[in-house]
Amino acid sequence: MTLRVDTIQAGYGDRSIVGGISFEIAPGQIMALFGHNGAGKSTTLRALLGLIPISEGSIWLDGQRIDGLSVSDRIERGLRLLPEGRGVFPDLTIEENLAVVAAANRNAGASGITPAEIYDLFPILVEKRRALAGGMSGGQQQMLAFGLALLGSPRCVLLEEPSVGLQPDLVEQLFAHFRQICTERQISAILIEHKITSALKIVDDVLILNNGRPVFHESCDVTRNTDIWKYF
Ligand SMILES: Nc1ncnc2c1ncn2[C@@H]1O[C@H](COP(=O)(O)OP(=O)(O)OP(=O)(O)O)[C@@H](O)[C@H]1O
Repeated sequence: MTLRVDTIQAGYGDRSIVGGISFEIAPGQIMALFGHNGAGKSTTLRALLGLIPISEGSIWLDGQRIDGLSVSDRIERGLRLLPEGRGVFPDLTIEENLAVVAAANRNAGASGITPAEIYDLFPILVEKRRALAGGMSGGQQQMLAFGLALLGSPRCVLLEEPSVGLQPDLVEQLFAHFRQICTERQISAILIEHKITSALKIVDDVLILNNGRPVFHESCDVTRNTDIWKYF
């Protein structure tokens, strides 16, 4: 398994927000993390990345326990976050954005997906490579954000509402690109996404949280025949 999460509990200060969360994600598989506002989805991702500590349970990446590691060590081992909003450096050009993150990955000893491959994946970024990222359209910035999250050797990418501000057809196109690269490179992912129908086209499993607790965890095949809306 790429990522194994065993009955974790996490929160802020003394306040526990999520608990009893367990799942496994195999190489190349994508899991959707759904739930109503405040259900604890972002809190779960923060705990996986180490931005907040877990108070119970354990987190394993590629068979190694990582919940005692710093955020930077988890990133070095291949956890990546594509945060809500645009995860780009707005005052740098596209080229500079890719170069800065690629250099940081090289320092961490990573090899793997290069800026040239990101340009192959999103050709519009080549044409605009000398433009400031902050001046590009929302869709183009999101393509760059996907590219930055994929540079180097990601093992598991955590995506927080990547469709925000994008046209529906662009969302499906970006998701299809992402699905393809995950399969080809055996990269795993967790997708928090309010566009449920678009998300269901690319995920393998679905985990739904309610008040910080898992209430549904099934493969996508089962999910398609289940009334998942009752969980929201
Ligand atoms: N930094 C924080 N400090 C204290 N409480 C927080 C913090 N961030 C979130 N919370 C609380 O944790 C709970 C879960 O929030 P979280 O953002 O994880 O939910 P979510 O499912 O991602 O919701 P949304 O879909 O609205 O983003 C909420 O009650 C929220 O108020």
